[in-house]
Amino acid sequence: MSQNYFNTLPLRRQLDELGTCRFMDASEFADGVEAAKGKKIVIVGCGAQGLNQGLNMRDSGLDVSYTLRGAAIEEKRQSFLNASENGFAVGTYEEMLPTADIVMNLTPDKQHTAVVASVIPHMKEGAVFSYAHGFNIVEEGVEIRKDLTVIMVAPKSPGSEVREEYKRGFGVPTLIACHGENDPNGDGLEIAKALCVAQGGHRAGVLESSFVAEVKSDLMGEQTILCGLLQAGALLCYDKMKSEGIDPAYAVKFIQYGWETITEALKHGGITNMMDRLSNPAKIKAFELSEDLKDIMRPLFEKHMDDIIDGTFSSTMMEDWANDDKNLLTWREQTGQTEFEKTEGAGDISEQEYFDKGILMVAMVRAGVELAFECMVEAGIEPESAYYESLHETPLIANTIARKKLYEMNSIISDTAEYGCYLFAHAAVPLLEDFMKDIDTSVIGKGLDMDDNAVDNRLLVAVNEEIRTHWVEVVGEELRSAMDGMKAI
Ligand SMILES: NC(=O)C1=CN([C@@H]2O[C@H](COP(=O)(O)OP(=O)(O)OC[C@H]3O[C@@H](n4cnc5c(N)ncnc54)[C@H](OP(=O)(O)O)[C@@H]3O)[C@@H](O)[C@H]2O)C=CC1
Ligand SMILES: CC[C@](O)(C(C)=O)C(=O)O
Ligand SMILES: [Mg+2]
Ligand SMILES: [Mg+2]
Repeated sequence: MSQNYFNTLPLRRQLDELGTCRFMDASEFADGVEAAKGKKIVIVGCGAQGLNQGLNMRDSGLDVSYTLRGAAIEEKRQSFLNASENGFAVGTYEEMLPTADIVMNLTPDKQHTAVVASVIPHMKEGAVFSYAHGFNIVEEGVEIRKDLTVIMVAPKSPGSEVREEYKRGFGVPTLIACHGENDPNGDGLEIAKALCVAQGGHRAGVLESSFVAEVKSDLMGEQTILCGLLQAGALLCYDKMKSEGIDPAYAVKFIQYGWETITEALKHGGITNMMDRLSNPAKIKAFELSEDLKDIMRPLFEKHMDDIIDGTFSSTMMEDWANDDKNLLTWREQTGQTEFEKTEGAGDISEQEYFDKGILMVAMVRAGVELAFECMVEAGIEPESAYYESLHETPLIANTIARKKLYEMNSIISDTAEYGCYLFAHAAVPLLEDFMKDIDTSVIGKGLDMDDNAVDNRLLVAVNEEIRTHWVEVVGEELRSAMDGMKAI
C-alpha cells in the first residue's frame, strides 16, 4: 500500500520541494520542440486536457496518437470520438504502448493508480511517462519503474483554454518538472521543455518546478479563488440580486459574463487595472468590501492550505473515491439544480456596466486572489507559482463560466478540482451569510448613485497604495512583462 510521498520527506526536503520554482528564460526554449520531434507520443485518455494538449502538440509538428481502454474503443465513447473525429490514430494499449517513446497520462487523478498498473507494463524500457498534475506521485506515493523517466507538464489552465490561448497565438503558464526518483538519463527536463513549447506554454511563462510544489499550489488555487470562490460568489450574488427585485434573467447574465469581463482586466493589468476600471467612489467601496471579505474568509483559506499541506484534503477526497464519489456526485447534482444554473440569462449589458454594477464581484475577486496568493506564499510556495495559480488563471476559469455557467466550469476542470471547489463553496456560502445581509443593489446589480463622484483625496491615495504594493502586483508586473504575446479574448 503506497503512502503520501510528501509526508514521508524530512522537513527540510519538504521545504526545498515546496520552494522549487525557477522562472525560465525565453532563451532556454530556443530548441523549441526538438527534444520531442520524431518521437512517438501516445496520450492515455482523450478528455479535457488530453484532446486539447494533443491538438496543440500536433499543430506544433509532433507525432501524436491516443490509447484508450478497450471498452472506450468498442463502445465508441466520447473519448474515442474526440480523438478519431479529429483525425488522430487511436488504439488499444497493446497496439500503441510498446512502441511509444513518450506516454502522457491525461486521465482523471482518481484513475492514476489503475492507469499506472495497466499502462506501464506495456511500455518499452527507457521510455518517458508524463503527468499534467502530480497528485498520484505526491499524495498517493505511487512509484514508477526505475528505467522510465517521469516528467510533469502542468498547464495552469482548463484544457479548453489551453487550446483557445494556443489558437490565439499565445499559451498558458506551465509548470514543468522531472521527478527526481525517475530520471535515469538526466534528460527529463529537456523533454518536458519540448512538450511545453509544443503546447504554447513558453509564450506565457514557464516555471521549473517540482511535483510537490505543483500539487500543493494547484490544489489550493482550484479549491479557493479559481473555482470555489467563483462558485460561491455566483450563487450569493444571484440570490441577493433576485431578493432585491432584479430580473432573474438579467442577474444570471450579469454573473455569467461578469466574472469573465472583470477578470479579463485582471489578466492584462492585475488587481490594479481591475480596480482602476471602477469610478473613484466605487473603487473605495470595492476596496472596503474586499478588506471585510479578507477578514472573514482568511481562516477558511488557511484551513484549505493547511489541509492540503498535511494531506488531510487528499485523504478525505480519497475516502470519497472509495465511496463511489458519493459527495462529489451529490454536490454536482445540487449545483445543477440551482436556480442560477437553470435560469436562462437575458438583457443588454455593456462592458463597463459589469464593473460599475458589479462592485461586489470585483471585491470578491480581489479578496480571493490576494488571500490565495498570501496563503500559498506563507506555506512556502514561491510567489511566481502563487501568481499563476491565483491571479493569472482566474480569467481562464471565468471564460468557462461565460460559456455555460457553473456547469461548464465544473465539467471542464478536473474531478479533483471540482471536489475541492464544492468543499470550499459549501463552507464559504454560510460563512458569508451575515456579510451578505448588509449588501444591497448599489454594489451588485444597480451600482452607486453617480451624481456625486467626490472622494477624499487622502483616502484614495491610501487605497491605491495598498492595492498597488501588494506582493501579487509586484510579481505580476514582472511576470506579465514576459507575456508580450498576450491577446484580448
Ligand atoms: N481538467 C483540466 O482542465 C485540468 C486537468 N489537469 C490534470 O490533467 C489530468 C487529466 O484530467 P482531465 O483532462 O480533467 O481528465 P478527464 O476526466 O477529462 O479524462 C477523461 C479521459 O480519461 C479516460 N479514462 C478515465 N478513466 C480511465 C482509466 N481507468 N483508464 C484509462 N483511461 C481512463 C477517459 O476514457 P473513457 O472514455 O474510457 O472513460 C477519457 O478519455 C489530471 O491529472 C488532471 O488533474 C491539469 C490541469 C487542468
Ligand atoms: C482549476 C483547476 C485545475 O487545476 C486547472 C484547470 O488548472 C484542474 O485541476 O482542473
Ligand atoms: Mg490547475
Ligand atoms: Mg488541478
